[in-house]
Amino acid sequence: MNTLLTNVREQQPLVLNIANFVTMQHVADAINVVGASPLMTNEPQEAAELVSVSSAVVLNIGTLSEAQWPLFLAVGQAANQQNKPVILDPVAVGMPYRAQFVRRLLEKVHVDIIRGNASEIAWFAQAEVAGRGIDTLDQETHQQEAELAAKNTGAVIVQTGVVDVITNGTKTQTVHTNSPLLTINVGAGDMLSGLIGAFSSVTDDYFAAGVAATELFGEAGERASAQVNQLPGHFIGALFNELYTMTQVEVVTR
Ligand SMILES: Nc1ncnc2c1ncn2[C@@H]1O[C@H](COP(=O)(O)OP(=O)(O)OP(=O)(O)O)[C@@H](O)[C@H]1O
Ligand SMILES: Cc1ncsc1CCO
Ligand SMILES: [Mg+2]
Repeated sequence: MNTLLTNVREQQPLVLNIANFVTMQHVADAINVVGASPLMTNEPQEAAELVSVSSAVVLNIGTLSEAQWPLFLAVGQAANQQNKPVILDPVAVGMPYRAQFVRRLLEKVHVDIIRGNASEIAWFAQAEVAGRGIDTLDQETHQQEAELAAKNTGAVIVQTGVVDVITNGTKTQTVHTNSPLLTINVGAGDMLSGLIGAFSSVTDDYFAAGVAATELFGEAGERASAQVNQLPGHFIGALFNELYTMTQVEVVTR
């Protein structure tokens, strides 16, 4: 069966990342074990040449600094010029400095997919969902905010939480997973954003890419949690094993 996951494994697309320095290694590993190929950059001068060999770019603002503004701009604009999908992970975008950074970025760069938790996604809908730092404090599903965020930005929104919501503003799909360890693990969201980069590399349908990556990651998280008796210590290793061995057929038929 030809699925987006088999396409990723066959094509091994290069996913270019501006990563945060907390979870960078986990993001690179997640992209690699699923069958794509990660590359991280921190140099604006090489943006165009790296984008040219990449199939998607992931912009993660987790540990941004003003010094990185030229980097975000160069990578984002090169991707737009070269018709490569741009995925934004707006870590803690509710904080004022990050908010104005992202506002500036969206004026200059078209973003195709935004992946964040409910608190982060609410910011794009001019709404408030309680959050603190990298975390949401509200476990409810906020589908309306996700749909409004999609309409406001023109991007596909992947809002993660107990229920993941994927929407382009008119079409919406939810993914239910039962893996609390995913949210306990710092960087699960960042890893998922990287995987969405891999999946959007092999299709022009960014809604489908968001759904497929989110389903795979949720199912891998559930299986990994069961293997480690719902304890966090060995979770990442189990998660990588699942991402490495699972097939999309297992995901869609579960
Ligand atoms: N309460 C929850 N129960 C189960 N799974 C969850 C819960 N919250 C989030 N998840 C899952 O965890 C993964 C990461 O989503 P989350 O919303 O925690 O991202 P995030 O806040 O950006 O995380 P991080 O900043 O640590 O990368 C997703 O696959 C999501 O489905
Ligand atoms: C903890 C933390 N601080 C900035 S980025 C990050 C990782 C989660 O995105
Ligand atoms: Mg996050």
